[in-house]
Parts: sequence; structure tokens; C-alpha cells
Amino acid sequence: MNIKKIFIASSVLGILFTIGITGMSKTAAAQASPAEKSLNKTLKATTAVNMRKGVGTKYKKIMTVEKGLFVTASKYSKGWYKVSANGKTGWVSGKYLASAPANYKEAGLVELSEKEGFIIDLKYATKKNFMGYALYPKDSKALVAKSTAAKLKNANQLAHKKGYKIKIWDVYRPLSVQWEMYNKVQNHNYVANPALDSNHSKGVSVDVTLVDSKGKELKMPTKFDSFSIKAGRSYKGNSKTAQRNMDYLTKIMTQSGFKTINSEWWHYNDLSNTHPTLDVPTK
Ligand SMILES: C[C@@H](N)C(=O)N[C@H](C)C(=O)O
Ligand SMILES: [Zn+2]
Repeated sequence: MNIKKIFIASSVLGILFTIGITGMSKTAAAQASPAEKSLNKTLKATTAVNMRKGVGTKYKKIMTVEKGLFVTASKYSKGWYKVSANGKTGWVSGKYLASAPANYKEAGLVELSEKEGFIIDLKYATKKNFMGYALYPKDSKALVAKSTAAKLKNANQLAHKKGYKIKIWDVYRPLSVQWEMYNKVQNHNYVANPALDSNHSKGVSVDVTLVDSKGKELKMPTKFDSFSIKAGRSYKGNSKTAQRNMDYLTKIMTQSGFKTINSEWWHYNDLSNTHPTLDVPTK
């Protein structure tokens, strides 16, 4: 074999060796990186669970996902979900995540409508609210848990006897919206802490007022969501008319099974209801 032939032979061997190595390393890499599947799914944490930087407990913790929190999963790999929650993204073991209902019907919520004699004016589906922008889509429905609907219908029937109607400003509120509000107004008196309890997100709280036979709002202590002591039930400076109207609303609501809260005259809870916290869309 002359020098030229030896050179060609060793070059060919070199090329074959490189192809082999590259091929092998590609296979090894494929085996090392877990097969990821893309998805778009809402899941709920069944317990407080760690969000980590990668698939497995050896990866660094990013945050704790609180029990009951809804997370959006974008990837799945080896029993773990890549999720986003509270503005952070990381991996959470699927052992601690459950499927969440996809829509209000699946979640057991029912719609209240003007056909049933209510006035629907969902403030968070408009820009005219304390956040200054719409938090719900335009054609959002007034949704509540079934037994809460029955109680509100009862209160509305009592109002009708006096020639009034109940106007609904807010009812079911997705948990993600509650977080959005809470991050702006960190005052438990005016926006409930979503990590602890958000009755609106269970569909068992209602924000309501009364209108007369012409559809005009009765005078009340304050406007909706005026987060001030004047909105409180123990405020002593109300006009006689506002106090009387508030007392009347309180009477028909409590007679129908609702409980009041001290900080907001318009907010009522149906606490006999044990509906789960939800994050389904409002339509
Ligand atoms: C934001 C306000 N309308 C309201 O509903 N507040 C109560 C306390 C809540 O967030 O549950
Ligand atoms: Zn409320």
C-alpha cells in the first residue's frame, strides 16, 4: 500500500468512525431527554406541591403551588407537567394535579338571566370597574352554583312584590380573575385572598343592588366597589333613604338564606353551599 492509499483508507475510516459516534450520541441524547408532549390543559393542585426547574425531584424548586390553585399545563413528560401559575413556569409532578372542569356546565354552575326577572349588569365584563379594564369577555354569563341561584331567585321574588328588581353586578368570578384583583388591591376587606378563600370563585357570592320599576338604581350608601368605610355595614353617616334601601336589600337577602359581610353592603354569601373553587370561563 502506497502512502496515498493509506491516507485514503484512514480518511474513510475516520469518516465512518465520526458518523458512528454522531449517530450514537444522537440516540443517547434522545434517550436522555424525556419525550415531551405539548398540550393546553387546566389542572388543579390537589395539595401544596413544588414547582421545579426540570422533570424530577433533583431539580431546583421554583415555588410552591398552593393546594386548590389552577395551573395551565403546556407540556407533559414522564408523569410531570410544565405549568404556569402566578406568573412562574416550571415542572410539577402529575401525582399532585387533577383535571379541572373545562366549562361552567361541567363545573355545575347555572346562568341567571333577565328572562327570570333580574337586571344583569356585569361590571367586570366592562371597563367600568375599579380595575379600569374588562376582566371578563363581553358576552359573559351571570353564573352561580345551583342552590345559590334558587336563593337569589327567592330574594328577587320578594323584591318584585315591592315593584323592585335585583340588579346583578357580579356573581361567579374565575379564580384567575380573583388573583388579578387581589394583586392590585391587597386588602382582605375588599378583595378576598384567593389563596385562602374566594367565595365568588365558588359561585356562591353575589354582588347586587336594587332597581325600581323603571330600572333606576335605588339610592344606596355608595356606588359598587367603592372601597371605603362608607361601604361598610356599620357606617353611621348614611342618608335615611340609603340606609332604608340597604336595610331592605339586607332583609330580603338574609330571608332568602344569604349572609352579609361587614365591609361591603352589596356583597352576600351563600355559605351553606360547599361548591369547589373554579377557574372556568364565564361563558
Ligand atoms: C371585589 C368586590 N366586588 C368583592 O367581591 N369583594 C369580596 C370581599 C370578595 O372578593 O370576595
Ligand atoms: Zn362580592
